[in-house]
Amino acid sequence: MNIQLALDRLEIAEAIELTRKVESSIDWIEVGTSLIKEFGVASIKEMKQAFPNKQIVADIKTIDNARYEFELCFDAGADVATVMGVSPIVTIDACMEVANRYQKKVMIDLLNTSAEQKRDLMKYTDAIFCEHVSKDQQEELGSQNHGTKQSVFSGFQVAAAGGIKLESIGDLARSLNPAVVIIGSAITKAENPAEAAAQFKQLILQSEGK
Ligand SMILES: O=C([C@H](O)CO)[C@H](O)[C@H](O)COP(=O)(O)O
Repeated sequence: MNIQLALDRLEIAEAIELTRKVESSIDWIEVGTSLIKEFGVASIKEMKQAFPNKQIVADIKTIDNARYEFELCFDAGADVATVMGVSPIVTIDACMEVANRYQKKVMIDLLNTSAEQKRDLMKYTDAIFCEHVSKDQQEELGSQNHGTKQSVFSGFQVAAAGGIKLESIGDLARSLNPAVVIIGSAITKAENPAEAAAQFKQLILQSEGK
């Protein structure tokens, strides 16, 4: 399992400073939707410049105007960009085309995606499918992603996101077994982010028998 550090609701300089503290324990860096909305693609550019050897995920959550948005992300240095699974198929086709042209990757966020649409998404065998419990579901409903529900994408590259805590890792490993585990607040809001990230890393290695 790769750890994707989700950076949200921070200034770019704060995001860089925080990432430096946890750099050795994390694998991928997510420039969160909130950073892209507040600071634009400059946030992607600055993170890639600061961490040229890390995979940078632009969590742009595209739902329309895919060619424009994905080209913006990849031109700014993103290695992966996200599109909502509920988008029209023509939008996701455009994301895949742009990603193939740039030799980058697409992450499809499955938030609120119907079972029928999920079946249609299965043609994107190169994509990463993200099982996501949203911030509003976390804050308003008290939900978290424990990976307990079975994903129809279990044979694909899967990511998991949404309120993931140290206690969630065991269940996640046993159920979804995601290739990428996306962790935001449990690291960024921890009293000691470096220690929190190291604990996640250790637990994940343990769950993989390493
Ligand atoms: O995608 C995210 C969310 O929609 C806010 O933009 C976060 O990256 C994801 O939820 C991970 O953050 P935490 O839930 O704080 O772990």
